[in-house]
Amino acid sequence: MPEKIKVVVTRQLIPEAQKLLESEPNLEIIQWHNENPCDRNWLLTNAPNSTGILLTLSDKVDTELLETAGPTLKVISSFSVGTDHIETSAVKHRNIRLGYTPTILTDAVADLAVMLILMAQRRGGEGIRNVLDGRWPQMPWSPALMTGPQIGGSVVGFLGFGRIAQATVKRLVPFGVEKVVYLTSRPGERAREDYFGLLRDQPVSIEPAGSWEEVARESDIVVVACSLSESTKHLVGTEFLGMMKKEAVVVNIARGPVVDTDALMKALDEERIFGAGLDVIEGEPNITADHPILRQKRCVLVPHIGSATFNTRMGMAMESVRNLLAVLRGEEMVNECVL
Ligand SMILES: O=CC(=O)O
Repeated sequence: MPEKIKVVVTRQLIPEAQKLLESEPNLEIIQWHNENPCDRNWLLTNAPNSTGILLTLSDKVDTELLETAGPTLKVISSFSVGTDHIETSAVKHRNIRLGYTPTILTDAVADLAVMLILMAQRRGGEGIRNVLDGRWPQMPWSPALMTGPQIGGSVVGFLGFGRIAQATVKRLVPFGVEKVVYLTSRPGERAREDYFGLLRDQPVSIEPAGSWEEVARESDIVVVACSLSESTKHLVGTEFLGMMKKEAVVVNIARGPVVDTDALMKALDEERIFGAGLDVIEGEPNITADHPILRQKRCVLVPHIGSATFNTRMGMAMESVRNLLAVLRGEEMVNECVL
């Protein structure tokens, strides 16, 4: 590696990853030493003449940033699986390599998908709120109290059928799901071999859907697991929600704007669907306590914590640093995004 290569890092990293980064003697590390997102102006001020930038999904990578960084920029390493914060065409145009962390968080996010399905079906948010608000004494056990649908026997529809969706299927099959349908823009994306081992004991049909309408109409549980693009923005909107079954739930573990929040609130108000479980929402993180979604008792919202397990976040941090260093050293990245 030539002398003192400038890299910009937009977050304080966990100690192990920080140590790995600092172990490279030829780096001039310019870092935002804070757990919270870095200031855009700070990034723009520090980007010029950098060779690498390690950033998170809170940092927009657009033409402005790339032009400000200038022709020295060789690598962007994103601490994320999603790349919708990155203008990939502009990155490709400049021959900048892009690293990301698509595999390491699969299990953690799939776990959270199951949690949100259960919370939405079993009215977890509503139940906790009833207890916290002191309403339990007025609602003693009764046969129909807080009843809801269950996973066993249901049809699960996936919008997107990548690693996380498939890991979610793996978790749901033992609950006794009847059928899985999925919509994917990648024709090669289909249930992988290891599922067949699982399915030998418990046959479940896993088939591509012909259209989003089919996913909406057939599913008891809709799991949003696709990336955000022009074609998926508001895919779950008025029309989609209008076609869903009255006892169905929708869970979003992907990106907020795939679900139209206004349409979702209307569907919940009109009891057109049973409930929702959201890890992500349009406009996050600026969801304040007066946001109308929080008045929806059948909607559970958590603050984008899909990958938030100790091991996963540790792995993502290490991989982001490894991806960054790999390009600087002329080695292969752990995970390079094909642009
Ligand atoms: O949403 C999380 C990620 O993209 O890593």
